[in-house]
Amino acid sequence: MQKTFKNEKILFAEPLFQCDGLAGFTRSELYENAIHRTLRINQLKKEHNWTQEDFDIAIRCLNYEVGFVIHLSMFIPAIERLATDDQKAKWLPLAESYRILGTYAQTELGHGTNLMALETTATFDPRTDEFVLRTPQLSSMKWWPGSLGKTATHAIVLAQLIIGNKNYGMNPFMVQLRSLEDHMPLPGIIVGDIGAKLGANSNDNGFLILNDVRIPRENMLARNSKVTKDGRYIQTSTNKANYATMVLVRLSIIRWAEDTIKNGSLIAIRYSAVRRQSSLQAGGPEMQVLDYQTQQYKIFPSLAASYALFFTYEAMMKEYEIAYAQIMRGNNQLLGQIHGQLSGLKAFASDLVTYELEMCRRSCGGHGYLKASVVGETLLHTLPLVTVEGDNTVMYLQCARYLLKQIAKALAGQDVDEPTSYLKKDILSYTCPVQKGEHCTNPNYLLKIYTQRAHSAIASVARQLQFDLESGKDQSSAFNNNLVSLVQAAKAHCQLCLMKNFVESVSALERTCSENLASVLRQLCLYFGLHGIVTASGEFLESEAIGLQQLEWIKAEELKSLAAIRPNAVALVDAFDLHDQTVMSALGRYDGNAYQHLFEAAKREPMNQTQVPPAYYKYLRDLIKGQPLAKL
Ligand SMILES: CCCCCCCCCCCCCCCCC/C=C/C(=O)SCCNC(=O)CCNC(=O)[C@H](O)C(C)(C)COP(=O)(O)OP(=O)(O)OC[C@H]1O[C@@H](n2cnc3c(N)ncnc32)[C@H](O)[C@@H]1OP(=O)(O)O
Ligand SMILES: Cc1cc2nc3c(=O)[nH]c(=O)nc-3n(C[C@H](O)[C@H](O)[C@H](O)COP(=O)(O)OP(=O)(O)OC[C@H]3O[C@@H](n4cnc5c(N)ncnc54)[C@H](O)[C@@H]3O)c2cc1C
Repeated sequence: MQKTFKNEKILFAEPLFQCDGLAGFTRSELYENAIHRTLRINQLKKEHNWTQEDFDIAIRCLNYEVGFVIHLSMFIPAIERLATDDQKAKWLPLAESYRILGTYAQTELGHGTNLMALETTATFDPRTDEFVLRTPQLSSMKWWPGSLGKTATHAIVLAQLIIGNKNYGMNPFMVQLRSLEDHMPLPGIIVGDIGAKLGANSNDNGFLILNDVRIPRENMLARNSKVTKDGRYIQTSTNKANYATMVLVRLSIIRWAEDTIKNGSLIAIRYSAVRRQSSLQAGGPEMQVLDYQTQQYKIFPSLAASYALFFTYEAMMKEYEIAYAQIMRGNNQLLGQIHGQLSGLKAFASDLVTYELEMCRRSCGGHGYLKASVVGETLLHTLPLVTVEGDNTVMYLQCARYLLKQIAKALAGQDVDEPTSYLKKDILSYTCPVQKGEHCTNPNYLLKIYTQRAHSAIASVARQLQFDLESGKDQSSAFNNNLVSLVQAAKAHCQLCLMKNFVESVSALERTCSENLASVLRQLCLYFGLHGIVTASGEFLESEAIGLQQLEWIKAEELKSLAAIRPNAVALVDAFDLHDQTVMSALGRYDGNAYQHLFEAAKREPMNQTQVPPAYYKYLRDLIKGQPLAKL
């Protein structure tokens, strides 16, 4: 799955990267440890001539529990995408050498989704050839940007550009926040950490108030638009190009989701293989809980999702690279496609893994509630993915907006983008491919069912919107009247994308891998397809892609698939080739000694470092001895 990290031994030989000790760290300790880790990985990269990919894999091996994530994943990419060549020449070397530490400051206390309503302003002052940056009111302050709280010396601030009395919309500005001498905030800058979060507490997400902070005109990142000395606004590319960084991070989030669900399914399956509990025959030996059909039903979806997301990330990375290369040459033709695809898939991937991670956690029984199992921690660390880089509902709606445009083109006989080419088909020409039970064992037949369901969902909401408009509703009321169906259509398209990538990737692999491996992957792909239909059976029935007879066959085949996957389940998670230090879980160690590792973790619990707790002397002793308690 993930390229085996040939430098794993080097990385995990150092205590700094051994994860057992993180439990019990304070926020400040987590924060410092994360910074220390990234800088040490940088040193290892130099010492061992690692590539940038090695550096990236090292961070993934540590489950992104490192510092400077926004600096690396947003600040630097934003300079690469939004700055002119001269600005890149100035800022990139400083950022890449950590001489400046950056954040991407877009979200405000009052607005995160609605970028048009961001309140931070950058007003051009022609007298001094500067921009004056201001967060005019409480709700305007930047709120959430990673590393902003205590680390960033610079921020790419997204602000409304004001020239004279005209607003030219959101534009990016490089703003120095802190002195490079003593790290103190510069005049006009009020900055700090927004406080503890449910997870990811090594990250200092921060707030930023800008009180008439002046920056030179050349600090506006001007690849897509600029302001001349005499105050003229010149747009050299679509404003949407200023959104490019978010598109890249949405792609990275699909991989983040893949990484976390691999961890979760590995822990749940390895633990379920060693956990014996109850028996089916009275007096018989206790069973591996992995042999219970219900346990398989709970955790095999996360196994299938791990592979589905791996194949989808690989496919989308190729799609993104083609689009990005064109966009950087000034050709925005694929911008709408890549935005629509990645908005929807980021939402679908993060929704899928947060749901399946909780199922993995529940499948571990009581021990799933221990931090030492790590599944719960992984879930807490993954939860933000349904919000960051665009709240999932909003992202689905962006995807749906793209799909509506595509189906309108299809119905007008115009060309459509490759990912929506199925919309060119006549919706009435579909015939159910599953005419007998065995057809349900063919992923290609299932793919046709997914295609019809997605096409039907998109066509149905497009018709309903048209009907609402023709019956006199205005555009926004018609839209708001159909938001749920629009989200449903986007999800149907995304689930089709995952299934299509899975089927196509397995058929490509079949040409080169052993038949044994091919049959295991085919089985998993089939299961992924069957399970997806069963869990959304209402929508598939509604689309008439299947009837009740087909659903009955599919449900039966899904349960058969569980038994077929069982013999290979442990091997399929071992194939992730994840180091114990990456998985970190006492329940998911390669050696299977879950109870021993749980007990070792308990012994490391700080409370166990003394036999008698301090509370004994304060409260318990007198209580136990029947002494009257002093006034508390
Ligand atoms: C190599 C070394 C690396 C080292 C490893 C480092 C660590 C490992 C990597 C980890 C990777 C993951 C990191 C994750 C960290 C995340 C931290 C969080 C960051 C953030 O959250 S940043 C802030 C994110 N905020 C948002 O996403 C805001 C969401 N809102 C919007 O995007 C917009 O408001 C909107 C899309 C909802 C609405 O846009 P708008 O107001 O403009 O109105 P429209 O809907 O009408 O859109 C107008 C047209 O613009 C197009 N559009 C919109 N967005 C985009 C886009 N992003 N790209 C392209 N085009 C876009 C619409 O389609 C419309 O076009 P049309 O043609 O007019 O239809
Ligand atoms: C851990 C973390 C790290 C972050 N890091 C950064 C960062 O580095 N830089 C940065 O700039 N930001 C960052 N953010 C902020 C993040 O980008 C925003 O939280 C996100 O874009 C969602 O916006 P919001 O918080 O305003 O939610 P809102 O948009 O207020 O969402 C609230 C509810 O309203 C709904 N809603 C909103 N608009 C619509 C609509 N048009 N149609 C239907 N429903 C709607 C949403 O679906 C949601 O249910 C971070 C957030 C988190 C949690």
